[in-house]
Amino acid sequence: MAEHPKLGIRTNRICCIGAGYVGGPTMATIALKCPHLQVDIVDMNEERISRWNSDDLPIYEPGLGEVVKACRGKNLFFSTDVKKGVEEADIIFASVNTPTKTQGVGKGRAADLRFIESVGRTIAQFANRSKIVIEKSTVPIKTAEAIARVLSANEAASGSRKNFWILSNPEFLAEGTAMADLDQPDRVLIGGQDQDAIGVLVDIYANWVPRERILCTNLWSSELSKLVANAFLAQRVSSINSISRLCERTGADVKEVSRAVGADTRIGPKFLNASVGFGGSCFQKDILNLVYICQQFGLEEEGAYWQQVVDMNDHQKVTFTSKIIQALFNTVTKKKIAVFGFAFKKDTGDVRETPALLVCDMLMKDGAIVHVYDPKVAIEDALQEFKYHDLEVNQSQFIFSTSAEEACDGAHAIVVLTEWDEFKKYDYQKFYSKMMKPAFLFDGRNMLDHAGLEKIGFEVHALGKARVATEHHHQDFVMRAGSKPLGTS
Ligand SMILES: NC(=O)c1ccc[n+]([C@@H]2O[C@H](COP(=O)([O-])OP(=O)(O)OC[C@H]3O[C@@H](n4cnc5c(N)ncnc54)[C@H](O)[C@@H]3O)[C@@H](O)[C@H]2O)c1
Ligand SMILES: O=c1ccn([C@@H]2O[C@H](COP(=O)(O)OP(=O)(O)O[C@H]3O[C@H](CO)[C@@H](O)[C@H](O)[C@H]3O)[C@@H](O)[C@H]2O)c(=O)[nH]1
Repeated sequence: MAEHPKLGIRTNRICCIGAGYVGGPTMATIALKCPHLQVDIVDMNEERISRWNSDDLPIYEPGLGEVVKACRGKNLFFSTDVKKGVEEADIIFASVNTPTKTQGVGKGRAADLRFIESVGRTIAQFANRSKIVIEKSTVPIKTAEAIARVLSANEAASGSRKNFWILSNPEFLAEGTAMADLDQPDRVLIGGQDQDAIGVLVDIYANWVPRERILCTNLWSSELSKLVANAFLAQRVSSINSISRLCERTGADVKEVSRAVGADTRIGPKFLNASVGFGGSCFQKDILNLVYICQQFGLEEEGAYWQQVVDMNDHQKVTFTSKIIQALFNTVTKKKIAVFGFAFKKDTGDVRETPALLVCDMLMKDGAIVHVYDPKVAIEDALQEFKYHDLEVNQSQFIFSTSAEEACDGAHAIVVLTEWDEFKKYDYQKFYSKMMKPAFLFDGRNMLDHAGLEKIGFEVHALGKARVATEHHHQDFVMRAGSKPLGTS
């Protein structure tokens, strides 16, 4: 292929460093939409790469398997050979993890940039020609400057005269809908300083994304917009969750409030579902990162504003679990609790920062025996997540069931933590008959037919809705005892 007339690089080979939840689906989509390009995905994790090269892909994402199958071995390759990947491609994406720092300055808030820095150093070490380097990872504002410095300092030291154009191209896909999000993105965001380098990336996306949806900005706007988008989304969840608590006290129904509020076109109906709390690898870490950046610039109040979004989320998880313990007569010791769902949302096997972690931990600390059923999560991954958070698990209290029915057998309560569609289709009458009585159901996703469940006999605790049904039961009881219920004359 001819070289780019101005940049002098070849634009038909792409390498992506990092074969994770973003690198895998994103590059598979580019390979599918751009058959004229060769896409190499490299990762230092051998097990991950060998699974990408098998039928048992390392991540579950609807539609991903088909795309990988269609492209793998043709113009999509997975390898651990990072050196070769960097040498052969002139367009390099960095899609490595950027978790929250767990030690040192900024511990618990700042982004740990060691992987992104290592990508910079790897490129500096192996690059044989000029290259475009693209930040796909979510990074703090000004990270491009750090990468540029690592690259230019190494260039200067080696006496060579290669060019590196740094672009920011944050990813907005959500897990569970990644392939659809990549196929039809609301927007693609590209930040950079060099218009020709920006143009190379624009041309790649323009193979399937309408040009008016490809937004080009300066580097810093692009880096910051990613953090801000996640902060705004998470803020909506925390906002509606805070309102759900008020609904429970007042007789309003949070679902009705969401509908009424979201009908305002300025607000919009999406992302207003009250829940046990948001999870996932991104929201919390990106907001904490935003807070840290604000603080670094002396913007204490601004940082405190965004910190509230995370604090509210933690509060929601704790109050939800406290409600369970309270309802179960203030003790769950030795009680079997059926937990439906452990993933942080439906259609993914990802458990990073899942709210299920805190809920199960609190229940187990109170003595409960938790029986989890999740269609896609393996117990090893769940245990790994506990370990990552320094939470000890007594394995006799944390059991994975092979079906929801098995989890319910002899249980005192069902706790719904993930909104998997199959949870709506179960025969709850059958589950009820196998459970201890009273049989409780706590719907942490407000997704089930609560009236129907009450009819079966469950004591249902929905989010953001007072327990009217209990009052009815109570009134029935009072009436049978010969007194008049409240509100009648
Ligand atoms: N998960 C999401 O839904 C999502 C969405 C948008 C953006 N992001 C952002 O994208 C980035 C990647 O997220 P992810 O969920 O794909 O992470 P991930 O942990 O699933 O994948 C990252 C991969 O990078 C590899 N890696 C790290 N350093 C490397 C190096 N020097 N050389 C080779 N391989 C290396 C790791 O082995 C790992 O497999 C993060 O910054 C994240 O915030 C994630
Ligand atoms: O109304 C809602 C919407 C979401 N959630 C929860 O919020 C979390 C995050 O959900 P979602 O945003 O759908 O999934 P992610 O894969 O975490 O995607 C977010 O984080 C990604 C990583 O940065 C971004 O790319 C995406 O745009 C952004 O939506 C999950 O626990 C959801 O259950 C709610 O509780 N209520």
